[in-house]
Amino acid sequence: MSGAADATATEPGRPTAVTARGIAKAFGPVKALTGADLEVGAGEVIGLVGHNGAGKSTLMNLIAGGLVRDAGELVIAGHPIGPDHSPRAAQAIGVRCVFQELSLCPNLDVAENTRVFHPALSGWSWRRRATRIIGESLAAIFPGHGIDLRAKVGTLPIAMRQMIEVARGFSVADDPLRLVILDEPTSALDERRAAELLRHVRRVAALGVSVILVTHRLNEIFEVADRIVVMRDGAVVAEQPASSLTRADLVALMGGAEDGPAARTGGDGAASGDILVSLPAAGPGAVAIEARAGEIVGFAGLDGHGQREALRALNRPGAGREATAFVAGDRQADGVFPLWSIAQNLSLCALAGLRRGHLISARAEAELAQDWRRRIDIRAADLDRPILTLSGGNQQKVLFARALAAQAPVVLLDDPMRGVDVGTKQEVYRLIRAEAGRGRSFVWYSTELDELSHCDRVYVFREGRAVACLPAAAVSAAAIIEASFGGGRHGHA
Ligand SMILES: Nc1ncnc2c1ncn2[C@@H]1O[C@H](COP(=O)(O)OP(=O)(O)OP(=O)(O)O)[C@@H](O)[C@H]1O
Repeated sequence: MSGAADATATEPGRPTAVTARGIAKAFGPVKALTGADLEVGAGEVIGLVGHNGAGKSTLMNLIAGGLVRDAGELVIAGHPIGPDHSPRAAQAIGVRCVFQELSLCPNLDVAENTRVFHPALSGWSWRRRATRIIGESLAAIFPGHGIDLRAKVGTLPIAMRQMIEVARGFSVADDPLRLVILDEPTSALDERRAAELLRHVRRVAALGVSVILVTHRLNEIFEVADRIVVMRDGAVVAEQPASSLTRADLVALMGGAEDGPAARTGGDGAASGDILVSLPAAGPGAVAIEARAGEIVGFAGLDGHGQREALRALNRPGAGREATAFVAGDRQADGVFPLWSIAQNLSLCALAGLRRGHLISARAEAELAQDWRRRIDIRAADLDRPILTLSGGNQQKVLFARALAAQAPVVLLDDPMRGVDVGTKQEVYRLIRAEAGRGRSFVWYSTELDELSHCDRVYVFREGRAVACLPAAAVSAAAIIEASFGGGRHGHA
């Protein structure tokens, strides 16, 4: 796939970026890693895949110094790694990590977040240097990013925060840059920004920097990886050159199977239920939004063009006729109650149905949680443990279950598949179709074009408003891109 990377990866005498042998790690009763092996050459791009809870983030955390292994050998860039490994030590030998759960400090601005990351940025001119370093990195990866570097990070939308996190990971002050670990780096980015990042990965690989890309977006793996490594239940179960695998091979290696093209529930004017959702046109050139009982409608377009605001305008939590349930894509900010257990997080919106007299029945709550654990395969040792003990994708499944377990007739989905593995996605698509078949309406914002094929109708957003309504048969990448850019009149490229 990339001659430059292949050449550097095998260069004699040059240490591998990572050699890991027999790595084991347990969290109490949960064996997250049971003897994982991994080798990453210099300048090599590895695509790391596996089901939710397979152990990918744990292995990456061990390399990045966030965790200490229980057993096994680890060598990074020629340095044997002992029990005193730490994030700072990892950074000093050239390891950077961009995690799925964003790590920026929300009450600091972009330059201050850069300084926290690079201790070398000290002294009277640190702010100027930090602004330059992060500004250059952002511009190199995401041209025309539009991010105000003086903004407090917490005030920025999730896509911009993800872009800053990525740019910070690739930025260089004094420490070397040898290995960048990207854990679901595009999950909040639209297709254009995701493609820019993948191009950057190939550019740095050609310069000898190694990259491990962890993602459930398999097309990205095929686009960028030299070699694909598959994890299952805490171990590496396969590794092959990307060019020797098909998508179906990969899904099978991960232990799953994908459906063919989505069987649509409607899209032929079939839905004749009541209108459950409506939003008037937001000005000239805009279209009104509506969804009937039984319909799945999609929101599309470049990220940050008003889709989330429209979802918020439709959100009416409560128990009334028009009540809505909401699945947040930004689970840290909007979704997960970190101090609560998995079962409590899941049952939150279904409490009315769990009441026995004046009290919530703990048994009914536990049964509800067990039922959903089975239905969407939430991988947890014990549902009474804190939600943060789950892997990222499994936390997202809990948010899904929370919304579907609620009785609300309208379910709003804000790019909800972040970090969910391919097998579970199929299960969730089936559940959405089944629930729509029972008369619920879904309004689904997605940054993944493939997902929009599950919708009866797709509204494309541009500059804060829905500007086009595509019936199911007209939904295609080309039609969405055309509407997103106003027929090519807007030069966003
Ligand atoms: N801090 C923790 N405490 C307890 N269990 C944990 C902790 N971190 C991870 N685990 C468990 O370790 C296992 C592996 O999790 P890990 O996050 O490595 O999976 P993953 O492959 O990255 O999954 P995903 O694709 O969902 O991100 C899971 O069963 C998870 O619940």
